[in-house]
Amino acid sequence: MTDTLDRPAPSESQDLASPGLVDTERVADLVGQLLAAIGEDPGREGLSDTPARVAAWWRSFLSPQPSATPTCFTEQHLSGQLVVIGGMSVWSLCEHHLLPMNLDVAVGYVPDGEVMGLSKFGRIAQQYAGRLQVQERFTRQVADEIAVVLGSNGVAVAVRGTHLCMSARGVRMEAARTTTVLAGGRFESDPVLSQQFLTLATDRWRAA
Ligand SMILES: Nc1nc2c(ncn2[C@@H]2O[C@H](COP(=O)(O)OP(=O)(O)OP(=O)(O)O)[C@@H](O)[C@H]2O)c(=O)[nH]1
Ligand SMILES: [Zn+2]
Repeated sequence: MTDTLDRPAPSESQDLASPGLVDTERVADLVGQLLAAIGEDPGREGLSDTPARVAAWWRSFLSPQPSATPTCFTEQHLSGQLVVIGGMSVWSLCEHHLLPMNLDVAVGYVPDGEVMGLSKFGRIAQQYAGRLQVQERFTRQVADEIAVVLGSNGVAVAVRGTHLCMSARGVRMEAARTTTVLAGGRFESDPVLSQQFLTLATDRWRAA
């Protein structure tokens, strides 16, 4: 799927799955209730600490990642060089089934006077993975954020998703993978650049 980046700056009001505060005590209590509702004894050995563990996991999963402030460096004379950062694997949670999805993210851009710190692409991906998601929204949010930081919509994002809701339950298609691609600016108008990005971004997916 290819989409274009003709969009305004990201708006948290459009972000339905923005992380909120986690009431860990309440979550633990509800997990205890869930265990009882599925016929388990929440007090038995092996389960007694489970509600607290699960609540701690929710808190950690939904906690904002440490400083996603993107560091950029001035770098002149790059001669239209394509930069592709791939293999950024993050875990998110499908908002329909509350099951994990693995999102393998690749980002491409052509620096114009400034380069962004490489790790910051991964931090932005982690930031948007740490919430209830759908893959298409995640793809757009990552692209939007990077475009805002770079001050340019010349950004391409490709995501390959493995959804447990599709492989471990439901249709049970273990090999199913979902690929989303969002390309803007130069990537939209230059088919050669776009193809170069896709070749590099999907390299490891073909090898897998
Ligand atoms: N577009 C999109 N769909 C998703 C994503 N994650 C899960 N889904 C889909 O969300 C849909 C929810 O469909 P429902 O019919 O309401 O739920 P369901 O009965 O559990 O559906 P099945 O998964 O087909 O058993 C399913 O088709 C999922 O595959 C995602 O990231 N993007
Ligand atoms: Zn799902």
